[in-house]
Amino acid sequence: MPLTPSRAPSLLGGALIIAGTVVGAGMFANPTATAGIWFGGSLLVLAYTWFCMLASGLMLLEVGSHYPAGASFDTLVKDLLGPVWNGITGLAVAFVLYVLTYAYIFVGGDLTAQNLSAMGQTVPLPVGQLLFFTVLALCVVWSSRWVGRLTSVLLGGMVITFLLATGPLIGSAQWPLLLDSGAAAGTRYWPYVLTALPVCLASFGFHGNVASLYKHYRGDAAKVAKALWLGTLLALLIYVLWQLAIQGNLPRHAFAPVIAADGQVSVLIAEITRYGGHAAAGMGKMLSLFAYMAIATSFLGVTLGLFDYLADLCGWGDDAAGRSKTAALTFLPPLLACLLFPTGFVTVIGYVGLAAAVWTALVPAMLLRRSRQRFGLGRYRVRGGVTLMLLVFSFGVINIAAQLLSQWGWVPVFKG
Ligand SMILES: N[C@@H](Cc1ccccc1)C(=O)O
Repeated sequence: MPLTPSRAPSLLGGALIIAGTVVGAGMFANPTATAGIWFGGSLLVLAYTWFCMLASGLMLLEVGSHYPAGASFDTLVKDLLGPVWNGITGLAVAFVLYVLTYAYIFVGGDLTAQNLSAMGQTVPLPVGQLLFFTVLALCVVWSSRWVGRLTSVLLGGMVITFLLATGPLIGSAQWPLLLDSGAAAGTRYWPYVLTALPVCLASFGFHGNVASLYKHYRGDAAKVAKALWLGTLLALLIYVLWQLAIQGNLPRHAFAPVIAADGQVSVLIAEITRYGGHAAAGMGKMLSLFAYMAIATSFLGVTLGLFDYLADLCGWGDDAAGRSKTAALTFLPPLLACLLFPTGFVTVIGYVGLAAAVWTALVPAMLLRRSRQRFGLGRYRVRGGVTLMLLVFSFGVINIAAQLLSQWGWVPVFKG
């Protein structure tokens, strides 16, 4: 069984692993979460989030480059920040990755069951979930090279279905809607920025994969950095086009039913079909196909991160016995939870943003500070110094505060 690639993987392959993890179910929440601040505001929030999330990924890379390839959060945080932060980080990482895996199996399994049923065979939900799960889990256990391959195929499919689904909508997007020029005088947008932030943060998460990618590229940090830039930029482009397609056709006030349904994708598609007219015809099927592939690629990326994290945490080796144990701990808890306690994705994405802010923003900034104190500048280094560390750290604090304030009902919520 080939456990590691025999030759150095390509830059594009790594960029696609990152883009595949970033672009996932979180993307489907963005247009709804940014309805309050609307199009212009959403571009600023997306750009800010992209920049901070890329910077924190590069920070993790620099810190990791002082350690043996494959060392993930547990090793780095324990060594540089001590046991308390290691405990907090461990809980936050495990929480986000497990909850995401759970949500992906749920939604991906649902789509598998639906697609198979549409072909004439009635397939119950648990069977769909098991099918979706088994195929993808085997790829992760087998080797990260398979994840790269399958992700490339799925990403190709995503690009095609995304363009087919959103192309006509982007063509029919209207400036007056994007600029909300029909709004009543005195309409306010900025009060809603806080509710948008954590959702966008979740939609840009990929940080469990930095250590895997570093190992994948056999310690070539400069190449990993390029893959992070390329992968996250591709995701940013997709998100901007997505905002254009949705908010350019669906007026701001028409988001009311979507928001009332907690951003459920089917309701979003139904509303866009109502308003988008000709351009939206036939978009539903294409969009569900796109969603399916987006969720599959996120599943691969996220569980690969979780797999390596758990292997590092438990000190289990890369042999067949070690990989089987790691696989059981990675996949069985979310699969069982999914089969026993099914709920939706939208309910959990808010919690994902809150917990993710800890280890995708706060911890990378703190790690870099300690690592520079201890090791000085590495062979690979992030530019930006203390300013960048402060920017990323405050980004994390703002996101955590935003999510808590929204949950406590202390910030205004846009209802359409
Ligand atoms: N970006 C992923 C979610 C994610 C969050 C944090 C880390 C990894 C992945 C999505 O949209 O589905």
